[in-house]
This record gives sequence, C-alpha cells and structure tokens, in this order.
Amino acid sequence: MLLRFTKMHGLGNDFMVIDLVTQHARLTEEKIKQLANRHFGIGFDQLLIVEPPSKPDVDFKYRIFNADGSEVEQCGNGARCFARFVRDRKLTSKRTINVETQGGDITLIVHNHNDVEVDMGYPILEPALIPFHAEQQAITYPINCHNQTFEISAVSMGNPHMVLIVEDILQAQVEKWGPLLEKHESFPQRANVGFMQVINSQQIKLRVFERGAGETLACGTGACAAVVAGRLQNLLAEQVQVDLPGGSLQIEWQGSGHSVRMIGPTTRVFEGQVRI
Ligand SMILES: N[C@H](CCC[C@H](N)C(=O)O)C(=O)O
Repeated sequence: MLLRFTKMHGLGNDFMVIDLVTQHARLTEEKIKQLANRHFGIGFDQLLIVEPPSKPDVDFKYRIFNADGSEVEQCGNGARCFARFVRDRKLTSKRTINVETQGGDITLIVHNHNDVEVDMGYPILEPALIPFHAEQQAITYPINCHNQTFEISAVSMGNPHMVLIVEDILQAQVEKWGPLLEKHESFPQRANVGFMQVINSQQIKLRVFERGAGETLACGTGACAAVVAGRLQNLLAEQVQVDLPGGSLQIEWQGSGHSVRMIGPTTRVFEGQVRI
C-alpha cells in the first residue's frame, strides 16, 4: 500500500510524520528502522504518528519512534511539528491542541505559522520514575563510566535524560562518551545524554546524544531537562535561551510545581508517499 507522509524538522531534528487518522497501516520495528535509514529509506531521527485519541479531553494520540525502531514516551521538537502537521492536514482547526503521549498529556499552542509553544508538563525527578538507579533526587550524582567519573543530573520529561555540565561545548567528546553514557547501567531504559555549557543565567549551549538516534542537531526534551538541571543547581534563571547546533529554543521553568514551556520553530520540508 502507498502511505502519505510529511518530512519535517524542528531546528534540524528531523521527522517523518504520518497521519493514521485518515490512513491505516501497521508499522513493525523492522519497517521503521528501514524507513529511518538515510540511504535506503526516507531518513529521520524520529517517526511521529498521529492517531485518534484513546480517551476524552485530548484531540489526538501522539506516538514517537526513534530511528532504531524503539517507541518512546516524548519528543519536544516533534510536538511542535505535530501541531503544524495536524493543522496543515486540516485534521483540526484548533490553535490549542491537547495530545496524549506515553510520557503524559501535553498542550500545543500554535501562535503563528512558524512558532509553536508546548506545555511539556512537569519535570520528573523521582529516580524510580525516570527511571534511574539512585535513592534520592539526582541533582547532581556521580556515575562511573569506563573509569571516568561524571557528575550528572537525572531528569525525565516523560523520557529519561542525563545532563552534564561542560566548560566548552565544542571540546565536549560527545561522540566518545554519548554512546557509552546512553547505555549506562544506572538508566535501565537507557538515557538521552545532554552536554550543557552555561554561558550565563539566561543562556546555555547544548549538545544532545539522543537515546536511539545518536547526536541530533536539536533535542526539545533535552533542552527542557538541561534547564531544569541548571535551575536546580541555581545556575539558570526562569527563562533560558538554549542554543543547540541546529538553532535556539526558548525554555521557561518557574520551578517545582510548574510545568516546563518551550517555544520554537517548525519546518515542513516535503510531502511524499512511500510503498510499505
Ligand atoms: N531520543 C528521545 C526521543 C526524541 C526526543 C527529541 N528528539 C526531542 O525533541 O525531545 C528518547 O529516546 O527519549
């Protein structure tokens, strides 16, 4: 069968977006990995799937699969593209869209044709819920990896993140430590690994080695997790500009008891059809 899709990105974190509201298909893990392949398939960091809601009070179900085929709980850059997609495809005319994800319900607010704001929900710091092997909240917490000790912060935005502070983002050995830390045994469901350089209390630079996708040009949940980790170490203000290799996101977190809000752009690259 032929499946329609849209190729999109959020600051270079790129997605294949499929509407399974008006189309029907069952995609296996193997098929997803094939579609993700940048030489033999469409190529993407994540596959985003739009499904009808499975409960009241939400407009859609939002499912996310990494390039390695693993289904995951949350994708921040993808959430912005999701909002643009469902409006462009006339699946809704709403500007405030509630979606359910495995990582919890989030609210998407379409301000204009480009920028979308996302209420990403509350950060999760309880180790058992991240999940992370520690007795208490891990801000910061020493972990050993191949005889090197890292002071990390463990934060979930519905998906697990570890955040570590570096002096110079350009000197950070992301390609060496990213794959090792992603699979560190203290994160039983693996982790997204954020390397954060604090420029000042309102600006950071961030690189993220993503679980199941490798280093991406941007990571929305990673930006949220980094701001939470920085604020809890009294390094950051409530509103932070997060400079990623693909561009900048505005993140706001007023502190515990508040959800994390993200604003950033969305880009539609092309429409396509693929035989599956
Ligand atoms: N790799 C992530 C999912 C995608 C997150 C990222 N692309 C974002 O914008 O939040 C994970 O395995 O939890």
